[in-house]
Amino acid sequence: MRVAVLSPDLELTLEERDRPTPAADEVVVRMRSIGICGSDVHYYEHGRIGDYVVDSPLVLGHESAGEVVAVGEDVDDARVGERVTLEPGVPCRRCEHCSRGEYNLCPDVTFMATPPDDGAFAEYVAWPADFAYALPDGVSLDEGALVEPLSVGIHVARRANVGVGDSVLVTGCGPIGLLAMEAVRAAGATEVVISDVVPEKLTLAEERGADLTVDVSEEDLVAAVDEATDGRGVDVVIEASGAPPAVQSAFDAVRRGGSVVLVGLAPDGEMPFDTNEIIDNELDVFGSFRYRNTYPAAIDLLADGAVDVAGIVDFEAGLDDVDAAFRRAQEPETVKGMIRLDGE
Ligand SMILES: NC(=O)C1=CN([C@@H]2O[C@H](COP(=O)(O)OP(=O)(O)OC[C@H]3O[C@@H](n4cnc5c(N)ncnc54)[C@H](O)[C@@H]3O)[C@@H](O)[C@H]2O)C=CC1
Ligand SMILES: CC(=O)[C@H](N)C(=O)O
Repeated sequence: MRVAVLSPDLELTLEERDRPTPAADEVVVRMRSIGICGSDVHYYEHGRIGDYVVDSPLVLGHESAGEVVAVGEDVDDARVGERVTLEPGVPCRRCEHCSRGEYNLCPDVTFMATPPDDGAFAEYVAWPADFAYALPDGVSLDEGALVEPLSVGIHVARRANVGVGDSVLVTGCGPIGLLAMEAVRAAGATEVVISDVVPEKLTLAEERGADLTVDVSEEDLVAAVDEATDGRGVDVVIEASGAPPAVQSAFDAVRRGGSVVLVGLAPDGEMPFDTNEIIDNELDVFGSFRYRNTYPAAIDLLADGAVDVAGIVDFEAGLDDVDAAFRRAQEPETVKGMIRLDGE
């Protein structure tokens, strides 16, 4: 089978590898749709994210969906032919965090496309059957792949306890910001402000229902939020850009007693902000790391038509064109590229 492999010298090429066979508790999935995530692009460009270094060949991709073509001996044969999305982080199932149900914090997680764990840009992937979720008929394989970033958004909305009638500011119109917007709408938020520095992305956010968009390269975000909320501030801010200036504005734009969720990762891990502001205004500040127990909810929301994920995809490419697709994904206007293995 063909697999797209990133080498330590950052060449992304197709290789022939043996097709996987399933372990007893696994399914083998013929991949159909695989999204290109910002973290894939980061590895492609820099060969590392923090302490995770591409020091041996790595298969990228962790937003994936396809069809089950084989099952291990402990898995029901009836699953062959099922359309599935793969949850990319499989925890150890034994540690304190796994026992508490907060399995996204498991220190021994195997996470696709995070060195040294291979990901999904391959024709076939073997994966634990309970981390392969069936997709209902009305949910496409592209949507199935995008359950992953939607899950990040759902976890953010849950962390901040977003509720009916809340006003929310999202900083950053990348896939995470846009899908966090979907998740908070589904949770009942009635007013969503979103910011970015790329006009095309703000236009997309407006088309997708943002009540107010703010180009922070031209406008003062806090002043815009003040004006929109009569000086009160928003109930919740979701920082989804990873840009240090956006973090301070998150604390300035939230109302007294409101919540700030940090999901964007700072390039160097440093985010300066005024801690007195958190104390004086009694803010709740949450970190949000990946997700847990979100796949069933995300699939239900998609099946109900309650969220739109497919609309963030701006181009598709075949596996043969994966390198060109990654180069296109680097352009600032690109939100999401999708690798499709249909008919190949
Ligand atoms: N905590 C977690 O579990 C996860 C965190 N992330 C992180 O979340 C962030 C967002 O991810 P993606 O949407 O994939 O990234 P992205 O790079 O596609 O989107 C970030 C957006 O922020 C915009 N931006 C830049 N400066 C800004 C500013 N000052 N104010 C507002 N927007 C600004 C960019 O133009 C871009 O549209 C990244 O830092 C990523 O590493 C991503 C996935 C999971
Ligand atoms: C940080 C990322 O972008 C990635 N999705 C991950 O969860 O590691």
